[in-house]
Amino acid sequence: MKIHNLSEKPSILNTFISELRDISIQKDRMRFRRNIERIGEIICYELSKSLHYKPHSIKSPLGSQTSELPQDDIVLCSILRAGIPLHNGLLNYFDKADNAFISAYRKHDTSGFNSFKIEVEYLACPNLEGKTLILADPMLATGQSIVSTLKALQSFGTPKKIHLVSIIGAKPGIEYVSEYVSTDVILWIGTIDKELNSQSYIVPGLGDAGDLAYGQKLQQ
Ligand SMILES: O=P(O)(O)OC[C@H]1O[C@H](OP(=O)(O)OP(=O)(O)O)[C@H](O)[C@@H]1O
Ligand SMILES: O=c1cc[nH]c(=O)[nH]1
Ligand SMILES: [Mg+2]
Repeated sequence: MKIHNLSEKPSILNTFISELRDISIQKDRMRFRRNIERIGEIICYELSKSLHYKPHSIKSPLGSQTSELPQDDIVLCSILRAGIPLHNGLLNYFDKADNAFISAYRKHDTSGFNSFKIEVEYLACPNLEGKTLILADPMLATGQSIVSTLKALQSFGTPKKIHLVSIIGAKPGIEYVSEYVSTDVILWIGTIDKELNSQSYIVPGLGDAGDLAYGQKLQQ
């Protein structure tokens, strides 16, 4: 897996990620969602440089012009719930994309303190055969949600190319995903944190992205 860590080179992106983490700012739910969306737009712009371009001619009122435009058939897929604002950010630019949505959540069992498996229940997806799949989830903690999602998407066809988009990833989770996917998969990530805590939350991370965006959920 090839990794583009966008915060390696400082940019305005760092402001938005810092606000997502900041306990004095992140409680403003609207700003939290909007920052995720803005980061989606920035990552989208960076990712767009890796697409395939062909000349396209148009007539303006005063002449004609040929520009290189992206040709890829894009399918945007995001993991509910926290993926929704990131999905919106990507869709703001890839406005002709097809879209897929999947639910993946941690189902805790009673056998241990940090014992859970990822439950995939809802999946709406177009044909992925030959498409450019962009799978988005703001948090990549253990990596299990992304791997479970990629497994669930297998029955919808084989994409020509897979891009993973995330905002904060933990090193161990990135390694887990990288062991599962093929080497030509690209991960576009806002920043990488070192570790997970005993409940598999990213440290320093930002807390629970779904809860911060949409309100606290009851544990299942
Ligand atoms: O890499 P993982 O260990 O699988 O964790 C990451 C998952 O956790 C978050 O979702 P969460 O389960 O909190 O659901 P929510 O978005 O509904 O809050 C996040 O949006 C990812 O889907
Ligand atoms: O750190 C984490 C881990 C999982 N889900 C989140 O929202 N945050
Ligand atoms: Mg989730």
